[in-house]
Amino acid sequence: MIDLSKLNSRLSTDYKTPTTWNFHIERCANYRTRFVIESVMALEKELQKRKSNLLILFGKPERLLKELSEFLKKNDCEIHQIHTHKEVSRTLMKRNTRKSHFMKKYAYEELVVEKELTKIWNKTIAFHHDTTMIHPDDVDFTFEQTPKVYAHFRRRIEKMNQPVRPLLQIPDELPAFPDIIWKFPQSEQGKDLLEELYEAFAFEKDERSAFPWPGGEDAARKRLENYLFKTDGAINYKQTRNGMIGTEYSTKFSAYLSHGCLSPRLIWHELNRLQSQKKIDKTGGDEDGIYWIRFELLWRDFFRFLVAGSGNRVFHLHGFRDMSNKEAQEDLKKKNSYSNKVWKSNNDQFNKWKVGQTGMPYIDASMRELINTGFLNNRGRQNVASYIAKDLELDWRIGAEWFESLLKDHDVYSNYGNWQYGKYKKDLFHCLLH
Ligand SMILES: Cc1cc2nc3c(=O)[nH]c(=O)nc-3n(C[C@H](O)[C@H](O)[C@H](O)COP(=O)(O)OP(=O)(O)OC[C@H]3O[C@@H](n4cnc5c(N)ncnc54)[C@H](O)[C@@H]3O)c2cc1C
Repeated sequence: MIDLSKLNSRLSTDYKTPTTWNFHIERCANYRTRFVIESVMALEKELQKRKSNLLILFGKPERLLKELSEFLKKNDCEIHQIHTHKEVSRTLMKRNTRKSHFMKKYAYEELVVEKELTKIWNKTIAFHHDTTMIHPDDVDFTFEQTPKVYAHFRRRIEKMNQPVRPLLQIPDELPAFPDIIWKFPQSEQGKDLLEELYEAFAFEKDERSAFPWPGGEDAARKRLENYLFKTDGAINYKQTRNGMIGTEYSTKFSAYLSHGCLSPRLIWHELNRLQSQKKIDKTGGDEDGIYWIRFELLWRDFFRFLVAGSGNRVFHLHGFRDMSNKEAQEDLKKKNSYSNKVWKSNNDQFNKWKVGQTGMPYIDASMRELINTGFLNNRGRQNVASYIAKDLELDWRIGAEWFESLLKDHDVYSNYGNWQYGKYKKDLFHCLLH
């Protein structure tokens, strides 16, 4: 969700800065915006290399797609097939009509776009589950049956013979764009506006950033190659992953994964290649960095499956827990239960936390890293989240929304999931964590 109101052109007046749902924080600050734009620009180059192209349009997708479809039809241009990503939380939203107000509030954009796409291109459109390492059709449980405890989920996956599908071949050449597409009224200005927006979000780079690379598939593949094959990064991952300073203590795949520049399935298969190249036996022990990278990547899948099975509860104050069930109702009556917790609201404390002025040196250093670079290591994220939710007792969602705004690698599932997942027990909602 990029902020188009920052465009200098006439278009900008049509848009307001998108903000987060509960606390109205700018939804996508400069670091992620630039990273996404870099990724789009890189995608255009990739497609052109394969003799195809990328049409860049600005505006509301549901309106533009309709107009584009009508334009193509008028010009006798037939669309044979449309392939697009499947948003995982949609199943539950659609079925659960009683919770329609949440549907409207929390996953509105995705839902509208998917609905509109289906309406326009009913027979030609195919939705794909393309963001997880494990394909949801390959497991023996539904989204709703996803184990609520990570270890249980992981064991189910580890029992599978071939948990990850083979990679699809990328064609060297793709069908060329029909010329008529450039006559669509807004096609011409798309690239210029993208560049204008890129400049509007310029920022001064901090040389100390743990994530200094640009967005895009090319940069993502370089990072993958470097970390796995040109250094011993992957081999030593378990020993280094909780490091806090520098580029090499962990993979730094997250932002590339979040924005579709890198496929988790490709990582899986490249890890296999590394394993056989180095003749490493799988031990699962501390020295087996390859196992632990997969272990962490599975957390990412876990949150996607969990959210898909519990719908928009990921955004609720009480989290994944279904507050309509009897047990949860009983818990609500208990004095010290998390369900009953009164979360505080204190702007002054939040404002100090977010800019790194709490007076706690470790928390402040982490928050300053986040605000100055758009990245923070995993240990730092756990600690600042724990501090605001457990020590300051502020509504955890204000912290999650601040992360949503700043993180280059923001991903709804991993962000909101991590904020509320700890020792997830059926009788206890633990906001962050261990
Ligand atoms: C409060 C909080 C919020 C977070 N928000 C996000 C977020 O918005 N986007 C995001 O990608 N990660 C998030 N994480 C998870 C984790 O901190 C980052 O994925 C990690 O720090 C990114 O660095 P890396 O790629 O070097 O990770 P590595 O340690 O190298 O891990 C490899 C990959 O595994 C996945 N992974 C690792 N740890 C986790 C985890 N705990 N949960 C889910 N996936 C994981 C990521 O895709 C990561 O790229 C959050 C963690 C916490 C505690």
